[in-house]
Formats: sequence, structure tokens, C-alpha cells
Amino acid sequence: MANSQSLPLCEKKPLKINTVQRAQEIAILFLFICLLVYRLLSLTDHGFVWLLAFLCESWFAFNWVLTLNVQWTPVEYKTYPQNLLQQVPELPAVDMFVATADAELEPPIITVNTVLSLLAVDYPSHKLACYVSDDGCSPLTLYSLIEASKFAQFWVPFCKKYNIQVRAPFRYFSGNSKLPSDNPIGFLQEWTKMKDEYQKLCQKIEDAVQNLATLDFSGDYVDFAHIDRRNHPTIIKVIWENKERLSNGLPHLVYVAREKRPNHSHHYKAGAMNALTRVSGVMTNAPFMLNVDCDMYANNSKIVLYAMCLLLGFKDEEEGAFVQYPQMSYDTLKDDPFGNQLVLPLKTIWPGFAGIQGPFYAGTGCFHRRKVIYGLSLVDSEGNLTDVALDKEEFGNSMEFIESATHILSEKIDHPRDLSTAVVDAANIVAGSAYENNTLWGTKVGWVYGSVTEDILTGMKIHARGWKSILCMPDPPGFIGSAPSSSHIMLTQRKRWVTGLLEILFSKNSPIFATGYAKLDFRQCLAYTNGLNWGPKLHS
Ligand SMILES: O=c1ccn([C@@H]2O[C@H](COP(=O)(O)OP(=O)(O)O[C@H]3O[C@H](CO)[C@@H](O)[C@H](O)[C@H]3O)[C@@H](O)[C@H]2O)c(=O)[nH]1
Ligand SMILES: [Mn+2]
Repeated sequence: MANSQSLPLCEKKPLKINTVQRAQEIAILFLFICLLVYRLLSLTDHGFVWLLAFLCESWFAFNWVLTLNVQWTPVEYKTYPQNLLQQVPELPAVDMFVATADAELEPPIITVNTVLSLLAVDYPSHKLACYVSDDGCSPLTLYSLIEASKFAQFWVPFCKKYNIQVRAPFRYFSGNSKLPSDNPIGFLQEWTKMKDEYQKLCQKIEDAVQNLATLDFSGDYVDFAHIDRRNHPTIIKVIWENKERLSNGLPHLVYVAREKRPNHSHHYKAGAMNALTRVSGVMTNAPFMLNVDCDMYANNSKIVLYAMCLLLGFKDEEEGAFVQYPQMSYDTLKDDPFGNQLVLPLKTIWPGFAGIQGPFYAGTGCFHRRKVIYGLSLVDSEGNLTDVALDKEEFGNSMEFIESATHILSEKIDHPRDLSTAVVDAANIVAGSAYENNTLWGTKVGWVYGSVTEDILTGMKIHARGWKSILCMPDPPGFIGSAPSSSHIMLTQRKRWVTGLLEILFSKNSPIFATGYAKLDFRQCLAYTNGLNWGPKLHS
């Protein structure tokens, strides 16, 4: 940890407020109130129509209050990675999760690019491990990752040597990235070689996609022969192990297809994240976990350093249960008719939430403290940290996992271990489909089940336990993902989001209860209510 005498790792600063705009907003609110009072006073004279108008205007006014609340105290965070490198000689380990679910809808080359961008971040490689969860249980995904790990042996040193910014090769070679202006000696030669190698990688993956039937189901792929993606045992493959623990080598890369059985609910992405949490727990047990969707590549090579500045830089850990990078998209349609760029939220909603109890968890581009995911609360009358009891009923039946979780909750740092057969066997057990039966996984521990917007629900429950969260908006942006490619796909996605959000608002998990009975800040409750109400607001 950084010592308190030293230079800061980060700062939280209020954003400048436009006073003219603020005055206008207050004036509008005042007019709303006058109008509502006038309606009320003259209700008896005009009857039903007046009442209807009163109700509509009240709804409008209520939404105005919600909007103002979010935008009232925006903040920004600044980070100082150079101070981190000077003052924290032993940087903490980070486990990085990438989730993919369907090799057809989410082409392996996209997942591969996300993985490559993570393997190449500026952070000591022996402190990183990348886990890919494949809910599609596809040999193509495994094959692509194996090939990508070979390419990474050249790509990662190349990126670090020339300080390349965008380390997802498909973006780097797409022509949007600038070549270094000073053109160092040998650069062009290496650049050309790298481009060739990347094209070969694409070709190999494309060939495999076209000729899946001819894939040789022996060796690494033997588990995939006659596989049924809805009914199969766990498959875990250590694709690359940084055995010598080289700080300038490649991070571990592990493929995980958790067990699926038709009579067991797999809880979609939340289930995948919980399985990866346990698998990584018994394998590397890093105190911090990053999770990204398979189509969200790291666009800024310093993402882990920034996040660590924010997670280690405040005296009170309570300041940050998680660090969230806003969601952004590339290749949106001209003029962005569907608002996929989410431009307005970047200016208002994200900094606004950050100024209350912290940004919501957006499901991707987020660094979590592992102990918070294990259910650690800040709610103790003496102000002490409290944790959920650590036993099989809560965490499941793996002694290896219980031991690793005990270390995390008691702040003990695990010694790095080899990813041996015994370790992989333990990981197989915790990725089993029945592992969570009669445990607290999905309720008090891990990602919360029961919502299609599990991210918002999981984040809100963390806030309700008294934690704050932190926004990280560096320039260039930390993560960029693909936007829905057609209006049809966009509408399906939006419908899913809107339904999920409304379900949370009207369930026992509603922020209204969480502010009454738990530690959700009242203004944060209003901010969540505003967000959960996004659908009806959009269309009213
Ligand atoms: O059974 C599943 C279903 C999905 N996923 C993965 O989850 C991610 C998100 O799913 P997607 O279908 O792409 O949903 P989006 O609407 O694009 O995602 C946004 O909304 C989701 C629900 O709120 C969040 O989980 C995401 O992080 C957020 O980016 C993808 O990487 C999927 O591969 C799984 O691993 N297993
Ligand atoms: Mn997606």
C-alpha cells in the first residue's frame, strides 16, 4: 500500500458547474412547482381533465428532480501512475476475466483481440492472469486462443517496445492508429512483420471457422468431440503459463468452459462470472478482478495502472469497492442515430453518479475488489469491516476455495503457485454446475442472480452495503466495444436492458428499500431510480 506521507496516487475533484445553466435548471424547477400548486388550487373548478394534467405534470416534475439530482455534484478523478510505480514496489495481482457465449454471434477473432489487448497492458506480466469463460464451449474459441497466444509472444513485446497505444491488433492495423512520428530504427520492418503475422492469425482462425468439421479432435481438443454445449463437463485448459514469473513475459492465459447440465440453471453471464471468480480463486487468487465483455478491447495500455492508483490511493478503502470505466462504442452508424456512443451520459450521468456514491457497475470495464465480491460489508455499528461467515454453507464445498477466500478476507497475499494438475483439478470442481447448490452464490456472494441486468443489481447491492465506487475516464478511453450492428439487434438489446432495469425497480431489490433498510445513500437511491426508469423516460 502507498504510505500516507508520499505523493498522491489520485485525486477526486469537483467538476466546474455552468452557473447560467444551473440557474436555468432551478428556474424550470420553480416554474414546475408553481404550475403544480396552481393546478392543485384550481382542481375543483376544472374536474377530471385538470387532475389528469396535474398527474402528468407531477410525473414530469418528478423526473426533472431525478435528472437534476444526478447532475448536481459532478466529479472527476485524476490518477498519477508515475507515483504508483515509484511508491508501490510490489504491485498487486489482478485477475482479468473475458466472457464469451457464442462463437457464431461473437466471432472468435473479436474475443482474441480483446484478450491480446489485455495481455499487452502496461503492468508486470507475472501479476496478471487472463481467464476466458466460454459459455459456448466451442473448440473454435480454444483453437483461436491457442493460436493467439503464439502471436502474443511477438505482439506483446512489440507493443511494449514501441509504446503502442491501441493493443488490439484489429484496431491498430485498421488504419486509425498513427505510426510513431520519429519512426525509430527498425520499426517499419517490425511493423510489417507484425502485420503479416496478424494476417496469418486471422487466416488460420477463418480457416478453422470454415472447416470446423475437419478440426482434429485429439490432443487439446479431445474433450470437444461430440460436445453438446448445453450438457457437458467442465473443460479447463491452461493455454499459457508464465512459469518463470517474468515481469516482461506473457500473463497466464486460461480457457474455462464451466460445466453445463440441462437440469441446472446456469444464470447466464452472472453464472459465468461467479464460476471464473472461483476458478481464478483457486488458481491465482488476485485481490483485484477486472471483467470485460468479449467485444470490449482495452484501448489504453495503462488501464490497470490507473485502476490501481484509484484502488490503492485513498486512505479509506471504503472509497472504492470497484473502479468503473464508462462503456463506449466504436464503428457506430453515421450521426449515431441510436445513441450508441452514449455521448450525453459521458458528460452528465457518469460524472454525476461519481459525485454521489459512485458510478453504477456497467458489467464490463470494471475492476472489483475480490473481497467485496465475496460479500464483505462495511456495515458494522463500530465501523469495523464485517464479513460473511466462511464455511461450506456460504461458499461451497471446496477446501481449496475456502482457503483462498479466507486469505482474501483476511488480507493475506497468496504466494504464486504453479498451475499444476492438482490446481486445475480443484478449479474443475469449483466450476461444476452443482457447486453452488445450497450456498450463498448469486445472493450474498458473487454476481447476483435473477436479473438480465445483473451488473446494475450487483453494483447496487455493493453500494447498499456501504461501499462507494470510483469512475475512471482517461484520455484515450479505457475500453471500447462494438455497438449493435443493426436497428433490430439494438432494439432487442434495449428491450432487454429496459425490462431488466424496471424489474429491479419493482422488486424486493428496489433501491427504495435499499436506502430505507441498508446503506444506500438517499441521493444514490434517486440516481438509481432515475437510471432504472430509463425506458419509460425515453419513451415518454
Ligand atoms: O450466458 C451468457 C450470456 C452472455 N455472456 C457474456 O456476457 C457478455 C454480455 O452479454 P451481451 O449479450 O453482449 O449483452 P450486452 O447487452 O451487449 O451487454 C451489456 O449488458 C449486459 C447486461 O446488463 C452486461 O452484462 C454487459 O456487461 C453489458 O456490456 C458477453 O461478453 C457475453 O459473451 C456469457 O458469458 N454467458
Ligand atoms: Mn455485448
